[in-house]
Order: sequence, then C-alpha cells, then structure tokens
Amino acid sequence: MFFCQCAPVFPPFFLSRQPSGLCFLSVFPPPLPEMKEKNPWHTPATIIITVIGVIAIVALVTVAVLQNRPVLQKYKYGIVLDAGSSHTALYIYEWPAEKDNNTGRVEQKYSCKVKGKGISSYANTPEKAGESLNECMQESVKQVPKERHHETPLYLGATAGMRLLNLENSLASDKVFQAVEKALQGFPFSFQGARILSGQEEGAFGWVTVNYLDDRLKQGLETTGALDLGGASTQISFVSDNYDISESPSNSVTFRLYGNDYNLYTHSFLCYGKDQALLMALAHQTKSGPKTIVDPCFHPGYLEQKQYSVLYDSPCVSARKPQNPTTTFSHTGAGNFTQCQDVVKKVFNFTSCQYSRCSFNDVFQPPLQGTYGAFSAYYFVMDFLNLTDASTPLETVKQKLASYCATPWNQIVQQHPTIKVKYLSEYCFSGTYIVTLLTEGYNFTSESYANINFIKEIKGSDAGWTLGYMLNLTNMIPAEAPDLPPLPHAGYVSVVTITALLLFVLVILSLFCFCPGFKKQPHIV
Ligand SMILES: Nc1nc2c(ncn2[C@@H]2O[C@H](COP(=O)(O)OP(=O)(O)O)[C@@H](O)[C@H]2O)c(=O)[nH]1
Repeated sequence: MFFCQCAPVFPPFFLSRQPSGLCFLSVFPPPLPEMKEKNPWHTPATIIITVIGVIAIVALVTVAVLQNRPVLQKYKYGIVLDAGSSHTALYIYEWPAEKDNNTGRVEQKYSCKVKGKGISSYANTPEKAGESLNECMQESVKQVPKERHHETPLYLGATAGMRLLNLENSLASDKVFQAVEKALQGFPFSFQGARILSGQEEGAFGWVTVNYLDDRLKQGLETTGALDLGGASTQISFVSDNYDISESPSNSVTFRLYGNDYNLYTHSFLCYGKDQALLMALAHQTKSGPKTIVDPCFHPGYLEQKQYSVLYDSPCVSARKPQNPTTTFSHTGAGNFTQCQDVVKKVFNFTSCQYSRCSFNDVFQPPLQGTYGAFSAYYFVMDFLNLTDASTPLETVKQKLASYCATPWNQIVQQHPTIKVKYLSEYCFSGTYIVTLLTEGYNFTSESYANINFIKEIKGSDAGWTLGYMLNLTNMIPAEAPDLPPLPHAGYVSVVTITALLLFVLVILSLFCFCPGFKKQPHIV
C-alpha cells in the first residue's frame, strides 16, 4: 500500500487517499475537495521514509566500516644470528601477524652486535662461543613480546669463518656448534638449528634480501645484483640475460618468486673476504720469511711487529708458509696505491679460464648487467673513505685512495682518534682491494662502476643474507603472486557509502514518480 498507486476499485467501495499518502478502502465516497495546497515532502510518510532511509544508510556504512576496519596490528617475529668470521650479529625481524605468506613486509626490528670475535675463534674454548651469545639473546627476550616467544623461530647461520674451521678441523667446528646449540636452546624461542651456510646460499640470500627490501620481487621489476664482502669470503650474485647455465651449472640458482622466474648467477670466493685477502697479500710479501717487509698497502710511518705463526694460521695461506721464518717480522708501511694494487693483483689468478669468460681463479662469470648493491665490508670501507657516492667516477676513487694511502700514519691516527687502530691501519689495503676486486676481478669498467651503490641498509633493514634466509625458511615469499583484495579498505567504504546514498535517492525518486501522492500537486483535504 505504501509504495503503490491507489488501484481502481468498484462500487460500493471507494478509495480515498489520506494526506499521509495512504490509500483507504471505504464505503463512503470521499469528501468534496477543499482546495488547499500542502508541501508533499512534509507529510508524515515522507518523514518516516527519510528517517528510516537515513538510519538504514548509517547502519549499512557502520557495519561495513566495522566489519572491514584494520584489526589492531599484531606482529610475529623471527630471529637470525649471523655467525660471521669476524663477529656475530643478531637480527630480530617482525611482520604483521595476519599477513605471513602474503602481502605484509618483513622488517628489521632490532639488531645486536655480539661482543668479541666470531664463533670460529673459539675453536679451543667452544663453551665460550655459546656464552658469547648470551647478552644479545637476553636482550631479544625483552624485545619479543612474551606471548610470542614460543612461536618465534630462532636460526643461527655460520659463514666463511666456520667454513674455514670446518675445513681445517671439523671436530673443533662440531664442538663449537654443540656449544652454540646448547646455549640457544636455553632461551624460550623455537630454536630451528645452527648450521654452516654454503657460499652459494650466502650469495643467493643476500640477493633475495636486497631485492625484497627494494620491492623489486613483488613488483616483478628488474633486479639488483648483490655484492657482499665479508672478512673471509666474498659473494657476487646477479641476473644476467646472457647467462648460459649449461656453461657452469654450479653457479646457477633458480627461484620462482611472486609468479616470476629468476635464474641467478652467484659465486662465493672463499678466502677473498678482506681479512683473508690481507693475509694472502702479506703471504706473498713474506714468501722468503724476511725480518722486515715494506708494505705499500700501509701508511708511511706505520710499524708493527707481527708473528709468522698468526699470519699463516689460516687454510687460505698455510700452504705458502716459508720454510724457516723468524718468529716475528716488522711490518712497515710505504703508502703507495699503485704498488699496493700490484701486490693485491697477486692474490688473484687471471691466467687460467676454461670457460668463455671468467672473473678470476678459473671461475665462470657471465656479462655484468644492471645495478648492484654492495654491502657489509664494501660499505664499511667505502663509507670511511667517503667514497660511497655513486656519482664519484672510478678515476676519482683511485686518486682519492692514492692520496689517502700516502698520508703518514701519525696523521691518520690524529685525524681519527675514536676509530679502532686495527680497522684504521687497514683501510688503505681494504680500499685498494675493493677497487681491484671490482675492476680486475669482476670486470667492472669506468662506466659500469657507476652502477654500484654502496649500501648499509634498505628501508631500515640491514643488507645481508639473514633476511633472505629467514624469508626462505619461513616460506614467507610465495612462488605465485598473492591474490590481493580488489579494493583497499578506504575504497571499499567509499563504494558502500556512495551506493547506499544512490539507492536512497533512487527510492525517493521512484516514490515521487510512481506514487501520485508524492507529486507536488494540490492535496484535496
Ligand atoms: N671498518 C669496519 N669494518 C667492519 C665493521 N664491522 C665489521 N667489519 C668488517 O667487515 C667484515 C665482515 O666480516 P664478517 O661478516 O664477519 O665475515 P664473513 O663471515 O666472511 O661474512 C670483516 O672484515 C670485519 O672486520 C665496522 O663496524 N667497521
């Protein structure tokens, strides 16, 4: 009755329309009209309809907003310990609880540098390797909310320091792992094990980290290569369109991430981290077991007594140990970049290559492609030398290095009183090594050098293999692109509101058009 026209009826019945717009059936004829015009929108029926309509819209929009409001954000956590050759670092990652395996970005929440050296240095006192982790682990217990402790995965991955110890003395390496595992099991997290990462894993997970943080994987953009320089090994990983896997299958890692296939070239050079490379460079200069060496990679005026036993205490150099060296030798500096480059070049073998193209040491490398992120010691060294700006031409980098190396040692110490003397004394060597490794080793030219970005972190998370490792072990990067909701929350609410308003207007208009009582015409009272 409310929304229809008054249908025709037959006598003895009459239909009369009330001012409210309602039609009544009556046996009395309708009273004679009295001409009086009323505004039809002010009738009780239209007011009731309007109020009900407004309440319905408010209810609809409220339900839509409440139903779809982002719930109070809860997070999940993962902990990774990077047991490097020189030190161990702990990273806590967090991500929105309802979005694992989907669209939520994993971010670094906290990092802790373990005091002391890397776990491989505890070969003779393994239990101390476990103890060394306690302080950072106790801090993690505070950082992760208590109710999440038991479900937070905890991983320890060891890199080149433990690779070398394992080569040298696998029993000692096992004992270090036992001690470390025992210590980590004492914390309330879900300990997932401690193991040595292969060089290939280290390279590939570093590449995943850089490209994940840059959102390149999810968006299917061209990827960035990853250059990682550690103390005992160095990794190069990049996608090259001209990489023929059959030429060197051992350098290939294939991924399917977010619906895209990647064929990654990666290689890890054991012993070519900057600390082991320095030992190799010193070994070349001490072949004959001299009492003094004048090293072009150290500043003029630098003088330190060093022990042959310490210098050759690494599988990277032990085979080259001179027959009858004195116990110690005087290590003095000459500060000459060009001569230093000549010394550094000796640690690479550029002569043999069984493939169509090589980097060095008979290792295949496809043509370089795209941009690169260079992190870890690449960053520490280049940042100290003020050479991280990608717009600095390679020639300028070399000139600045030459001038830095030639600076007298006492001046360097005066200029940097807060920096550890060990780091300080080695920047000339490390800078020269980096430039030589990149240009002579990996074949970066003056042009392609400009494609290298020296980075420490991306969007607040450190560049390195740890994040990629955790993403992989927790299946956090899906092989296929996740289905996204067609509209974001705000868009959804807007569409519901606009639709409700349109419906309301439509109802009012249809009443106005089809129910004569709503038309603006004189009402017969
Ligand atoms: N200058 C400088 N060097 C650092 C710093 N932290 C680490 N390093 C050096 O960076 C390298 C990192 O090595 P690490 O991760 O332990 O080695 P990996 O196991 O070979 O990957 C080592 O040569 C360290 O001495 C820092 O804060 N400043």
